[in-house]
Amino acid sequence: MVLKKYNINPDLALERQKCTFDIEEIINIFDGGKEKTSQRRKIEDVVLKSGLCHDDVPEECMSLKERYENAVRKSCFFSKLMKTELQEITGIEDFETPAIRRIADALFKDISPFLLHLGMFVPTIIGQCTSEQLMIWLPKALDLQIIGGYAQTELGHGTFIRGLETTATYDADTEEFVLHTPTLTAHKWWAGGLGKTINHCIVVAQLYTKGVCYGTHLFMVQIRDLDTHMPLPGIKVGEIGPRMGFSSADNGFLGFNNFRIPRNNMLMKHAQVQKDGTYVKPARHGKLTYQTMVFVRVTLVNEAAFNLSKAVTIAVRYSAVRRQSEMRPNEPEPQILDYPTQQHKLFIGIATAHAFQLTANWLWNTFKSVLSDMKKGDVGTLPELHALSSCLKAVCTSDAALLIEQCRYACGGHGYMLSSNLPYIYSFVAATRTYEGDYTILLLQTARFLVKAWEQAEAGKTVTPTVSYISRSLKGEKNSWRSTDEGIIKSFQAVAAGKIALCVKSIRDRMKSGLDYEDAWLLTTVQLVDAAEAHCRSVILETYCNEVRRLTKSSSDNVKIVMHQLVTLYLSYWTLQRTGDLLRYSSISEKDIDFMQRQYEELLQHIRPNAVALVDAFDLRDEILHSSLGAYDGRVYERLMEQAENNPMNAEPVNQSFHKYIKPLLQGKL
Ligand SMILES: CC/C=C\C/C=C\C/C=C\C/C=C\C/C=C\CCCC(=O)SCCNC(=O)CCNC(=O)[C@H](O)C(C)(C)COP(=O)(O)OP(=O)(O)OC[C@H]1O[C@@H](n2cnc3c(N)ncnc32)[C@H](O)[C@@H]1OP(=O)(O)O
Ligand SMILES: Cc1cc2nc3c(=O)[nH]c(=O)nc-3n(C[C@H](O)[C@H](O)[C@H](O)COP(=O)(O)OP(=O)(O)OC[C@H]3O[C@@H](n4cnc5c(N)ncnc54)[C@H](O)[C@@H]3O)c2cc1C
Repeated sequence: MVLKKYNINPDLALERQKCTFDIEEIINIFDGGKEKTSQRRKIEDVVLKSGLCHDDVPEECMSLKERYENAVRKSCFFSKLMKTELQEITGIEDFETPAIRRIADALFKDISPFLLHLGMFVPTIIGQCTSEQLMIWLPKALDLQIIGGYAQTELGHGTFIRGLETTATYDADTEEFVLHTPTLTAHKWWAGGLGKTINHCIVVAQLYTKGVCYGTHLFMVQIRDLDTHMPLPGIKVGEIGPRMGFSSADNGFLGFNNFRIPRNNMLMKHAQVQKDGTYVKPARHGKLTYQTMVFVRVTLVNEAAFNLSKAVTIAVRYSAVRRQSEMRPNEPEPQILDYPTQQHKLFIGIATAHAFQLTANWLWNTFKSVLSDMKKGDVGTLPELHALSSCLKAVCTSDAALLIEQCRYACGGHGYMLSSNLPYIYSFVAATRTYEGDYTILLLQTARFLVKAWEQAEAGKTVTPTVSYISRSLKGEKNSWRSTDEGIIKSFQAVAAGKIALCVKSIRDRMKSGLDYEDAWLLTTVQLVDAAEAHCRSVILETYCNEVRRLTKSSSDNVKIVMHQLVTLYLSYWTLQRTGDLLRYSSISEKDIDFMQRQYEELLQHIRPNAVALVDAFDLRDEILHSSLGAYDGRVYERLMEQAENNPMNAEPVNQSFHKYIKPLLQGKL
């Protein structure tokens, strides 16, 4: 759609005059410096000027088939643009560039069918191939001579990877693997792009050689002819059907009938099968084939932050424009943003987007540092990364989904319109809570790490920094509540330590009563999930505070003030959400809670004048927001009417169904 130009809505113009800080300063902080902001804007200019974002009819008014075809068209031209002009600007060839990720949303209101190519296929090649394999597949994948996906999940199993049924049996005579789908439930299911788009695929299958099963391994499989795009003989492939979102991403199913691939198509960086069928197990760590999942979990924290920033931008701008009800008799209707309950719904969204973005950046740096350790042969930091990326992926995607839905509630009936974009943003983020490891499953992985850390600390061993609070707790350090940043973080750590201690105790008590470890663990899993969530909260709170302090060191006083107001709001909000836990595990008193409640309500008032400026500081162009409610000019009603008028349903004054059904019904002739 071409966005019509309107003058700024007067309410929104007034809001912007109230701003107390330099918006550009905050934009630069989140981009990583002035230069990066300027580079991002250049990239956005090129993509927006390319005309690629244009749709003849709104995406939501297209059929599923049309949406898919439109998304493929855009993906192809966008890929070409990335290889030409965008590469010149960025000087980078990669898929990591946050600016590319952001502007991709200007093209796809839903998502690109190529997402998994960049999001998982290329990263798996980079992380799992030998250098010889890398030289064969990486240039082709980066150049889009081959397009790929990641097929792990099956109809019968997603979470439990060890339970996957697809087999890859080595045939030493021909030096090939035979891929086979032995049952209905063994069919690959869900892989993005698999339904219609891709011609190659990373397949996760149980490896058999010399009659022994060595567990799941990764294989590069060509599934379609490069010229005709027909499925190769022995391959059954198709689209799984309509779903809540991801409508343009052609999630697919895949079955193999004794399909043969060369030995070299097993990704052999970590484990190998030699020509004679001898299996060589990974030298350093048994779970290195799970590395792409760790990578995506890390990027999903960024997705949570980015999508929440979009939703809250839409809802705050709308709330500044929307007037409803009256605060006092005969007074003009106020902007709904003036209601403290509305501020309560929205300002936590702004603070959370900051918290998650800074946590995502920190996690990304941690990921890079662990990768560099691993390149030197040291896998010692991997368990902590796995524990961190698991809980942060779980909690950030889950919180973001809840807050995005809250943004929709904050926009009343108009938020329910697809043209608000809130339903799309929600359905995308809701899926992130499930895929790449369901919420509960990932928190249980973190819980394993926490229980182990507890046992190590008990044995007097040093534990990693993110769990050093466990050692303090075991030394008997009592928590004394202080309502400062550090004080609150320490109390949240005391909550996490208290919950981990209770889990350890429950497991031990259950074992004393005769249960084996597995049953004792199973019966404690409700508490274990809770403990892992509490640990994750303390990590987010600490990272957010530390990062704001570090990044605003040389900022103007006004930026420091407003960024810190949001930190305090976040800390107060979570304190009030978790009073039960804090009363149990810290020395917080009722008086302290009253103080925190008052502080929270005062902060809403302090932040109110800067609310619109704070969402402007996410610097999200209208073309990325795709929202009738959230455009920079605030012309909500004009856009809603424009969209209604453009609705294909209104192209004819009388729909044919009137003549076919309604009229005969009215006339008693049906
Ligand atoms: C145009 C666009 C521009 C740019 C795009 C760029 C980015 C895009 C942004 C978006 C993201 C991209 C794509 C998104 C779209 C869709 C993606 C969806 C893809 C998928 O969903 S793929 C399928 C994912 N599936 C899962 O995640 C399954 C979850 N299950 C598991 O991970 C495992 O089964 C398990 C961990 C639950 C259990 O595994 P297990 O049984 O093998 O292991 P154990 O529980 O017995 O544990 C043993 C031991 O191993 C440790 N462990 C487990 N996992 C790991 C790991 N990953 N790393 C390190 N260690 C691990 C575990 O802790 C145990 O250790 P211990 O010491 O013995 O306790
Ligand atoms: C939009 C979308 C895109 C996807 N894209 C891909 C893709 O490209 N490639 C791919 O391979 N996969 C993909 N998936 C699949 C995805 O990774 C899985 O759906 C996900 O990992 C969850 O697994 P599951 O469906 O088996 O859920 P299940 O494991 O069946 O979960 C169902 C419920 O059971 C609970 N549960 C399961 N096991 C346990 C346990 N041990 N303890 C306690 N509770 C348990 C879970 O918490 C959950 O509440 C995609 C999924 C979606 C929704």
